[in-house]
Amino acid sequence: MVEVDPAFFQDPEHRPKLVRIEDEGIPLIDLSVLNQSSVSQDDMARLVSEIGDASQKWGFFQVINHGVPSEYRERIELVSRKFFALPKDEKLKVRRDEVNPLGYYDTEHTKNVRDWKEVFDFTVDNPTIIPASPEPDDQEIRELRNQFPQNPPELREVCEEYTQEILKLCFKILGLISLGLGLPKNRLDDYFKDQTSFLRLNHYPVCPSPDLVLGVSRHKDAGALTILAQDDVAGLQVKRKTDGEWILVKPIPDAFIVNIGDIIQVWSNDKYESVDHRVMVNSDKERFSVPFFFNPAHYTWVQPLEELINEESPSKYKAYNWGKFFATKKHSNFKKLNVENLQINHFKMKN
Ligand SMILES: O=C(O)CCC(=O)C(=O)O
Ligand SMILES: [Fe+2]
Repeated sequence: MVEVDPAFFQDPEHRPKLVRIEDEGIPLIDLSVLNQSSVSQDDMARLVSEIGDASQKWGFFQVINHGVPSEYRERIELVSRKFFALPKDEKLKVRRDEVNPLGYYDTEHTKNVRDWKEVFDFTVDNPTIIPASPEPDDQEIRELRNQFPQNPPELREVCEEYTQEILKLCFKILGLISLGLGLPKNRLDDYFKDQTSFLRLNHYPVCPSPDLVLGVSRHKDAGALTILAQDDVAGLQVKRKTDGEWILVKPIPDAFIVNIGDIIQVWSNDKYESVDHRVMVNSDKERFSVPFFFNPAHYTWVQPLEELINEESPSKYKAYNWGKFFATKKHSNFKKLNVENLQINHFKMKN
């Protein structure tokens, strides 16, 4: 058997149990009313409350009849398989490095343990503007540029087309979330004008020690929303809020998994929660997934929305700069560090 590098080993308390718990609990939400030419107020109110309840109870839900044509998804899943099947040398031609955090990468660390996966990242806006450094006083900015591989030749176009479709879905869900918070549907849209959103292709190879390692260690997504396509191999687990148990998210053909990220948790002043999740790997099956991280402009100051703050419900967070937060995260997951990673609870008010 192949020896697994101990850099991948989880501490005993974080190792996955190989007995997997399935739960019907992660809500499945049908978005078909949004595809109709006119929606009744009742139907809209029902949908808004379903999304609101799921965002409160789970921080996760799946959506069907979401309006993203299935061809786009089939094409990206196929091109992702083709890319990761290439020889390592070929993939390394578009390798991420200390300077450019976009491209191919197989050494990501989450919570300072190496993930059993390889990824390919690119941003929606090309270039994407972010701060030049995580230092709070450094005002300099820089441009991130995508590096697409020559092979497979269709990868760029397939990825860009898919992303445009997913963006439409992001704005639909953002609108529903906004309505659920009692705000106008387009209240949050402007934050995404100069977005720092990016798409990731994930490949979790077969692993000889699925009991010791994780594809991605437990973490919360730092952005606003994540929209994930997973293949038919289960692996994503969500930490159930009621008891902290890890629950497997069942693959449903053509459904997208949506989760609330840290930014919506802060905007909603903790009404909605960004929940811990992680990815298990298998000894006999590889797995592919495609998350889209919907992130605002780098200059966004993230803080509870002023409409939601009053004397009874005071702000629970100090404002933080998204670009600096993002730059710090991008910097720290490149290598193993001996300090805790930056988290939103570092901006929590001490009452
Ligand atoms: O592959 C998955 O199912 C989830 C991946 C994930 O949570 C992430 O990349 O942030
Ligand atoms: Fe995640």
